[in-house]
Amino acid sequence: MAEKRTPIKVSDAVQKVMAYASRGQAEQVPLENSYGRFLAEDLIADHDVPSFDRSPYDGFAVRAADTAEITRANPGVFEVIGEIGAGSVFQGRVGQNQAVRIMTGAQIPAGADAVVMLELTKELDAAEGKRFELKRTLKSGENISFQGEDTQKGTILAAKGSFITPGIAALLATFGYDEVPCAKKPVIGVLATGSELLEVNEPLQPGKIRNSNSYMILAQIERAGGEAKYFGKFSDDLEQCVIAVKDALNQVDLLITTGGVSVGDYDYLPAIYEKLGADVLFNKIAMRPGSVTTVAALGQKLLVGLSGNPSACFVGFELFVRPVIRHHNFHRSPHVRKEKAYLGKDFPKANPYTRFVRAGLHYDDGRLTVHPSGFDKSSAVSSLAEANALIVLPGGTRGYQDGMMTDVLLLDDQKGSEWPWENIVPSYK
Ligand SMILES: Nc1nc2c(c(=O)[nH]1)N[C@H]1C(S)=C(S)[C@@H](COP(=O)(O)OP(=O)(O)OC[C@H]3O[C@@H](n4cnc5c(N)ncnc54)[C@H](O)[C@@H]3O)O[C@H]1N2
Ligand code: MOO
Ligand SMILES: [Mg+2]
Repeated sequence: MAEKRTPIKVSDAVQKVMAYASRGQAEQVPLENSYGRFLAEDLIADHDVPSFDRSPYDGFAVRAADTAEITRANPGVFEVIGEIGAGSVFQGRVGQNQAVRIMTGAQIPAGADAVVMLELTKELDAAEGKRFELKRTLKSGENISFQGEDTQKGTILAAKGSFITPGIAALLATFGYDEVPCAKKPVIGVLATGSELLEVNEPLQPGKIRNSNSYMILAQIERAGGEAKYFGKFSDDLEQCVIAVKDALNQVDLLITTGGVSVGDYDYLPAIYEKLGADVLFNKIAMRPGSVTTVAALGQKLLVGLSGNPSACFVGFELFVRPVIRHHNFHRSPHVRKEKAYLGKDFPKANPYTRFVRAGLHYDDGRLTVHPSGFDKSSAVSSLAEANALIVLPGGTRGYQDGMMTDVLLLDDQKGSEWPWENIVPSYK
């Protein structure tokens, strides 16, 4: 008789896995390659930005006091004593009724405390030197970008573990990081099992299918921030699989297998764990799909046995592998981000297990709404194309209706959740 397995709660399963998660190391990455990596140190401003008072306009730098008596009828006249563009510094000092012609981004010259835009001045006859007329007053500090107004020295601008966005790349450049301390990506191996699997370039044959899970997982690893290493597909042959898993395990930080974790005659993963002497942390979870997801540990290394069923495989990765990768990359909230959204469709069928429905998250006239993204079986592959979220429907005796608010896990997200598994509430209106 087939082994009877006892399901554990999703939160307990995640906790067991995270007990083995470790932090990685830092490596220097050229700034131009750092997008999408994770910071291995806090990014701290080591100088003010801007680091000097500067002009936000093309205009003239003057002393505001010299404009105090100006009226429309009684314009002021200023003598232009120099000209500077961004990058140049005026060496003299602006005196009474004097001005320096200044371009956007140039440092405010000594003596000046205001800038007037070119358009508000009228150049006078050049015969008696460079002069212009001004018909309005200026306040001290008017049109000056002050030192430190953007950010002040000592400010933490991005925390260790932050995903490097284009904005963070700009800050890294601002503070002189031509090389960026990034988390070294964990190497995550992928190995598929199943005698039914064809290579992607093979024509279909009776009873066979193409191996889609491997390529899905390789992409999920990249999205989560890991370095994917593919070991190929193996037929359901116990001895060969044991050798392949052992060999792969030596080359990676964590090994994912797909297929062969259930109770079938050719589901060899349980036997493989036994032969390797690995500790099985769990082999049944109260969730759907992915109930057969099995995780074992050999020493400190994790072997994650994802289901062969594509949707189950997909969900298992996001719940159990993503946080290990992100934790390794110093992320402070490594789990899938949990938010709330409105259900866009009835889900009348009750299920005793928590369901993770592959879904598309959309703005429906300003309302964040989730729609199941298609065929909702563990074996489904088509519904994964549009799935940028998972609707969390807690197990119970009733179904769910269109318009209810539900918990939803966001997949195309870098912010994450510290621990999304508290307060998963049955949906409510
Ligand atoms: N008697 C029972 N049968 C099953 C149970 C159970 O509890 N008792 N659980 C079911 C559930 S739930 C799932 S999920 C599947 C899990 O199956 P395995 O993880 O053992 O995976 P396989 O048997 O190898 O394959 C299942 C299914 O997936 C297809 N597959 C496998 N690998 C790939 C791949 N790389 N790319 C695409 N598709 C793949 C495979 O052809 C099968 O159709 O077990 C249920 N059975
Ligand atoms: O492990 Mo299965 O995915 O619950 O259908
Ligand atoms: Mg099976």
